[in-house]
Amino acid sequence: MKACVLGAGSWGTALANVLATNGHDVVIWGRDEAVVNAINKDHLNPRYLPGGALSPLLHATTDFAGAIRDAELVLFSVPSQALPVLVSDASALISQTAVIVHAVKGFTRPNNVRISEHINLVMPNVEKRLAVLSGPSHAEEVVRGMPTTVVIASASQSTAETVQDAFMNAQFRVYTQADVVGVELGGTLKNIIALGVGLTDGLGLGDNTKAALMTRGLAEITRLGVSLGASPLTFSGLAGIGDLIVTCTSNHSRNFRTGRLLATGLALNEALEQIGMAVEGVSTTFAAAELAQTHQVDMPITTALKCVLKGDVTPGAAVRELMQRERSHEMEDVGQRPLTHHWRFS
Ligand SMILES: NC(=O)C1=CN([C@@H]2O[C@H](COP(=O)(O)OP(=O)(O)OC[C@H]3O[C@@H](n4cnc5c(N)ncnc54)[C@H](O)[C@@H]3O)[C@@H](O)[C@H]2O)C=CC1
Ligand SMILES: O=C(CO)COP(=O)(O)O
Repeated sequence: MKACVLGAGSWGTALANVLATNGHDVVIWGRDEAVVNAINKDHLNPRYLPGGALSPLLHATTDFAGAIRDAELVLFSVPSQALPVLVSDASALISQTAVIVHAVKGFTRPNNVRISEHINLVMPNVEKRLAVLSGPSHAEEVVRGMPTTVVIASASQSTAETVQDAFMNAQFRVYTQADVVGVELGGTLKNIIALGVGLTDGLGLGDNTKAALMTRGLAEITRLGVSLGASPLTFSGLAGIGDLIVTCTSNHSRNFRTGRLLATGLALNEALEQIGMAVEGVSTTFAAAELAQTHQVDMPITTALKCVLKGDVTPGAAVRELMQRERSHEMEDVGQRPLTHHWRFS
């Protein structure tokens, strides 16, 4: 298969490398000539994936149109803020029969639209050729061939299976799913919680606090997801709890590390500069807080984090406030499903 990967950062490079390892004819497009040259000459991407050896078959270019021409599979893998311009520029160049995949974990701003929703708006009639790739997968481990599982969601089973076949190998196991909304939102919203867990870690709070944030975080991102049309079950899968675990517990996570830096007293812009890569959780926190307000969904952790990111409250004060909220029943509102008699107090 002739494949084109748009975005030569950590995730684009790792995914392009999976495709090249599987024997596909892959070109990765990047805007940075130094990165492109390093991939072609040294089979490395030291700026984004230091030490990760790449397939010598992986070819990189700065020629945007040339990369997309004749590609049977086009993968978007840039930060969400960069996505809209890229989709507009690529839309007229992508073949009418190409499968389109995106691996972006964020919303477009300021309108808070899911990425596949945005692609469908710009490129009408692509829904059946469009798939989302998500799941617990740090690029640093994928490029080293560490066993990893991801999920591909599409409105079309045949598209999902085509993408599954393209990426699947002995180290990279790919599941299919039909819940595009849930898979997209699971991967996007977990970044909020990872920022929060990083903050509490940086404050020196313990494992109990982490578990509390992850569990109650999952409850509130499920609530928002369900209100936006996702299946609650998806949040128990790879794109939900799976990605939440890997992002909240790993030093690879840029979101987790940003939270930790904020806890040391660094300003947000200083923390982001130090990370030097995509930290989607920041804009996602603001997007989710706005969506929660529009859809009347209770998201206390997201709201607290938004206040911390704006500098309105300290991380310590936010934790204290969360702990002293009005008492509630644990299961009352998970996924907005009515409680059955088994779960209700009699
Ligand atoms: N790194 C990872 O392990 C994973 C990342 N993701 C998601 O993948 C998406 C991309 O993130 P990463 O590759 O990790 O980010 P990154 O920070 O490692 O790389 C970003 C890449 O996008 C390029 N870029 C930025 N702005 C651009 C623009 N305006 N036009 C063209 N190119 C531009 C940069 O030059 C760089 O090549 C994000 O939504 C992230 O959440 C998803 C799963 C795993
Ligand atoms: O989504 C990821 C892992 O699945 C990567 O998370 P970070 O963007 O926080 O590094």
